[in-house]
Amino acid sequence: MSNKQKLVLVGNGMAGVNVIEHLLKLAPGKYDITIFGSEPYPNYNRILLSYVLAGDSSVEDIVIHPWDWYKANGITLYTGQTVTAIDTQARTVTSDQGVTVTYDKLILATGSNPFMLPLPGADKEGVMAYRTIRDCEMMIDAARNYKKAIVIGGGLLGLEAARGFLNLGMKVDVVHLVDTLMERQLDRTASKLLQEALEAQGMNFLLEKQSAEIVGGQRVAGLKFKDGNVADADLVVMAVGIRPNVELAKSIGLEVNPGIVVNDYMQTSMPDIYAVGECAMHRGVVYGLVAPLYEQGAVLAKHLAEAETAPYEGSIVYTKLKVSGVDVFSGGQFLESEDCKTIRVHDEYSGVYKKVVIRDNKIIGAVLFGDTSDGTRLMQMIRDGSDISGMEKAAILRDSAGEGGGSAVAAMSDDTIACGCNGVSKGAICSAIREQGLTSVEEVKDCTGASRSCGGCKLLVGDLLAYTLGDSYDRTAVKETMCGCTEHSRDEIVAAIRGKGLSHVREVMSVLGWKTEDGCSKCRPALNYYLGMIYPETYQDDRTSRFVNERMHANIQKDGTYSVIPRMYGGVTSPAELKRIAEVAEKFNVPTVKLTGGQRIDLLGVKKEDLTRMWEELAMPSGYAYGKALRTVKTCVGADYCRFGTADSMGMGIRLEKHFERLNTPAKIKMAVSGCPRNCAESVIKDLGVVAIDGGWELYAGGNGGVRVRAGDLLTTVKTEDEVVEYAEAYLQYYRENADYGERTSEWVKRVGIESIRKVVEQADERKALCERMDITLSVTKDPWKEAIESGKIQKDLYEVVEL
Ligand SMILES: Cc1cc2nc3c(=O)[nH]c(=O)nc-3n(C[C@H](O)[C@H](O)[C@H](O)COP(=O)(O)OP(=O)(O)OC[C@H]3O[C@@H](n4cnc5c(N)ncnc54)[C@H](O)[C@@H]3O)c2cc1C
Ligand SMILES: NC(=O)c1ccc[n+]([C@@H]2O[C@H](COP(=O)([O-])OP(=O)(O)OC[C@H]3O[C@@H](n4cnc5c(N)ncnc54)[C@H](O)[C@@H]3O)[C@@H](O)[C@H]2O)c1
Ligand code: SF4
Ligand code: FES
Repeated sequence: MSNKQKLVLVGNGMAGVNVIEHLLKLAPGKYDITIFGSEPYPNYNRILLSYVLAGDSSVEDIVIHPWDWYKANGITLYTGQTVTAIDTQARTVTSDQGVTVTYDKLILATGSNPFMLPLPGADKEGVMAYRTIRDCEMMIDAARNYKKAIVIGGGLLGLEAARGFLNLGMKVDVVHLVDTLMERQLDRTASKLLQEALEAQGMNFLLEKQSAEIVGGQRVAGLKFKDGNVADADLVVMAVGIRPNVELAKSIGLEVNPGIVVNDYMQTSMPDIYAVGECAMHRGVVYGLVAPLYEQGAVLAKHLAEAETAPYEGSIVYTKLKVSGVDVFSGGQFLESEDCKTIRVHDEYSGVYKKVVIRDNKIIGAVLFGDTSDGTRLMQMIRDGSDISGMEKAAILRDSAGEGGGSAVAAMSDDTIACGCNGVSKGAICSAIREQGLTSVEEVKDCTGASRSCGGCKLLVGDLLAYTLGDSYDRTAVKETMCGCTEHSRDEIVAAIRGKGLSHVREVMSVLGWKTEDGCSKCRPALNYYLGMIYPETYQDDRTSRFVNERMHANIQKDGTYSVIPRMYGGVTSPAELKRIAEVAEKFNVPTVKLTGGQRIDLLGVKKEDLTRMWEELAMPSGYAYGKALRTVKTCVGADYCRFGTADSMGMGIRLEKHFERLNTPAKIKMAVSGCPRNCAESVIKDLGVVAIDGGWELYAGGNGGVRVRAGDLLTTVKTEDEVVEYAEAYLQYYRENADYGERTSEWVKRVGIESIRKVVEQADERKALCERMDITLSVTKDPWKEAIESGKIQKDLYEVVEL
């Protein structure tokens, strides 16, 4: 007979089996291990159910430990068996199928039960929770026969379920109690941005709705609300939170409140009985995410192995929503209170919102929307309690348009946690890559566990591979798709549009087998741009695929009003124009008139219904201050007035702005022209900067003056003003044809290298061909303000206020 101690684990889920995995490494052979699991599967990754539902993974793909793993490690496994009794005197557990096993140590890892609203009719067919493989399979099955689902609960789980239903071709309403989604993770601004992005993907939200009754016959037919309205549904999924599964613990008198109360070593109120995972309550907190559960597991495994261990002292958690095309991050204490300060950045053009909450010079929480690349670093700062006094705002929140992954990972300290779910640090990943000769994300996952759970850190692991291996890492081996709606990369899509002659957004989606019916906020605007770029003369712009500012041709402001910036070529105006602007500002009670950094006049606080009349009275063209297009050409006074000027910078700037106005580009374009190398117009931090030198002009490409400053690279030197226009055309057209939608020139030039761009634009034939294509594009542009003034339909559809 074996003299090993007997360890019994109740619950074959993520937290419990993680303890066993650690234990097998720390003290192989110390215990005879028996595991009971109610579900009829080996240990699987519950997190990835969202990807199974969305059609991105199969059930086989999400198994963490297959059947052979138990066998190979001498573990006795009882699946499909629920432990229903524990005899603490005899030290035995007994399952619902009559299997009794003795234990020396017992771990309860029974997880949670989904909370089911006790509504009349909740027992009807088609009303369910979303927690297990079985639930997931039932949902996939239902989608084959039914068309309309309702998800109750606009939290993480509900939104991931709703995304899954859209992928399965169902219509979906998300019913939510309050008026902001994910209110436990997001502030109001982020929540509203999320709602907008998900609506663009096709989700319908019924907010501030209290469910009252499930209606129908044997099967659900709809959901009735307390206000009396009914929404139709063939399927209702409740995703309104979870409750620790503590029935078994209660039955033996363990302290429960509401989870099984544990100390810093996961010991319960009874000797030799431990609890870990979602069923446990530590220092008053019950966690519902894997990262803290794994931290608990690591401590418990060491304790059981009798290895030295620090106590588990609680976790600071963060979450990411796993819905493709929407990047959302929330960590720590994300809501501000009176004793806190906040830094906020809200770039409406690129749909990026970032907020950092600070108390006593320490970051205590963050919310990121649209660009979550700062998440890992901010979480580390929260965990470390880093003192940020004296730090520039730009060093705390980095610009998404700034340096790519390389420098960001270089700046991370070795102990920064790169994979939050599995607690794997940058240092551990880099050492494993070097020491074990790892060359792919998959190998890093197998060796270190990083990226094994939610997969949110895969890109970062890729960056760490590139950083450690340098040029020998083949990033292209991992194909980057345009977004989760498609298997195809940007280049494949553009090639297919050209090759197959696809001519509108829906056709691209249908021919290329889009996974979603309506696409998402990432792919729709991108497809609209690519189609317009490829077929400038024939493509009908799909207004619905544009972001709100571009649809409205004005910038929407924080308070829902708009800002109006008329074009002022080269930043040059006249007394008559100034008078007209002043009169219009007075007439429409414009509360704020402001000079912009691009040498323009901004009329702020304009009401939607006044926009078209204001444009008409201004009688100036749209300044495109809202679009992915040429914004401004800034100029210095130049040779006409300046003692140092060697060329007519104002004239050159006006000519460039008139030439390229209304040009659609992958991202906004700013230009500047300086009359001598003193560079008063700040030309080198523009997308295209022109600087007069003795006998000619220098052209700089890829500059950026945003949060992450980048000096442009010298593209070429030319002699005449005509050549400036010619080279600018070639460079911009090459950028239009080759950059990803949304990619600023600063990122693109850095990615492809100035030499490769220079090689193309300096080659006469190529330059000529690019200029010809650019000229065709420029010949068909229209002023959107003028169009709106002349079209009653546009005015009615876009600018009329409908009284409800
Ligand atoms: C769809 C979905 C997506 C998620 N996405 C994320 C995410 O992106 N990031 C994240 O951090 N977290 C996510 N979570 C939460 C995460 O999956 C859980 O926090 C984690 O699985 C909890 O692990 P656990 O072991 O405590 O519980 P579980 O994984 O639920 O395991 C408990 C197991 O014990 C079994 N059991 C219970 N009682 C008994 C008994 N008496 N006898 C035998 N067996 C029993 C249960 O059947 C279950 O299999 C997600 C959850 C879901 C449902
Ligand atoms: N990406 C992720 O990290 C991820 C994904 C899925 C699930 N999870 C985890 O799984 C668990 C379950 O997720 P969840 O979203 O169900 O829990 P949750 O508690 O985070 O969210 C439930 C949501 O339902 C809403 N709600 C409550 N009662 C309602 C009602 N009567 N009508 C409408 N709305 C109602 C709440 O306002 C809340 O926003 C959580 O622990 C969650 O963290 C995490
Ligand atoms: S850049 Fe040269 S020309 Fe232009 S204002 Fe400055 S000093 Fe004068
Ligand atoms: S952060 Fe979730 S797997 Fe790495």
